Amino acid sequence: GVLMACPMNTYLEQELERRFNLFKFWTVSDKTQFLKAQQNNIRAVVGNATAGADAELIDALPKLEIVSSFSVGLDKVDVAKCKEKGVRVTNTPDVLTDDVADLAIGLMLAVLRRLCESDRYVRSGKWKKGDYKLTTKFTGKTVGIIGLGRIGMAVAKRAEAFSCPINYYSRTEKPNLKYKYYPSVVELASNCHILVVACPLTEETRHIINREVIDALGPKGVLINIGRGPHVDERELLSALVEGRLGGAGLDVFENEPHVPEELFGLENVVLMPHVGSGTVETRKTMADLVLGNLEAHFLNKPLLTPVV
Ligand SMILES: O=C(O)C(=O)[C@@H](O)[C@H](O)[C@H](O)CO
Repeated sequence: GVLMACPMNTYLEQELERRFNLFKFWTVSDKTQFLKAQQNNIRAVVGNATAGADAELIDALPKLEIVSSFSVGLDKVDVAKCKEKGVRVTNTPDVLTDDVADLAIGLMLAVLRRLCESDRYVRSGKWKKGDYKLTTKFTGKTVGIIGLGRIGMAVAKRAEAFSCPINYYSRTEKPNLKYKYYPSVVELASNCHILVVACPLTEETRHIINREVIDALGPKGVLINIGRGPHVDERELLSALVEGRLGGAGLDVFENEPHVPEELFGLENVVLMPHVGSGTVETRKTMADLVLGNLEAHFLNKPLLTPVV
């Protein structure tokens, strides 16, 4: 049997139902009783960025063989526990890189050129009463990227097309890279106009965007988060935006999704997205096929398509 942790994609759900004995965890009222009853039947878990397989679930499933995540980010999967118990783990890298990087650029343009606000201005009919205020040029602005992995590199490549100098921070300096490396996030923030969070969420990167980093970015600076909500200390972000200590923010992820601090709703220099970085029809289908392909390969004892463990 396959346990699906939460609703995530209709096509994936239908295909899992067609191919496997599917259990939909969100439909189960007494989860403890369910896990006890089905502990010998569930060999796979399908999760995503919202719900995955934590240590408690893994321990409750003695027959678990594989966790196949409908996501590139694995912060909802206890990967170390899986390793320990010989449980395989797969994710969906590469197929969503373009979409997430596209959205990052879209958020930069939307914040600096006030796209959403201008659209609202025209729809409100106010244009008839007078021209709209000037906005901020994007081309040529210095972009600082935290995490120069697949998505970070894709953002850099796109921003270069806008003549943006690229600076970055990552755990180690990347050899023979033309981008300027900064050994700390604070130094990176004080040397860029736009700071992009594009690294995995770990204990090390939780609240990597704190008050010190936000103040280093400054009243003209813009924060773009296409990583995970807990990368940013949301309270600090909010007070900085309200007090004008930060110039703007483009956010696709939040600390307690789908709950977003209402104070953000009144801020015109903020653009808010409902965690849609990979949210295109094309990419979600490809992600689903990767999840299915990994499960099929596993149960046929063939090499996994995108193994992490
Ligand atoms: O891949 C990730 O890490 C994501 O955050 C997204 O692609 C989600 O998985 C997506 O929201 C699917 O539910």
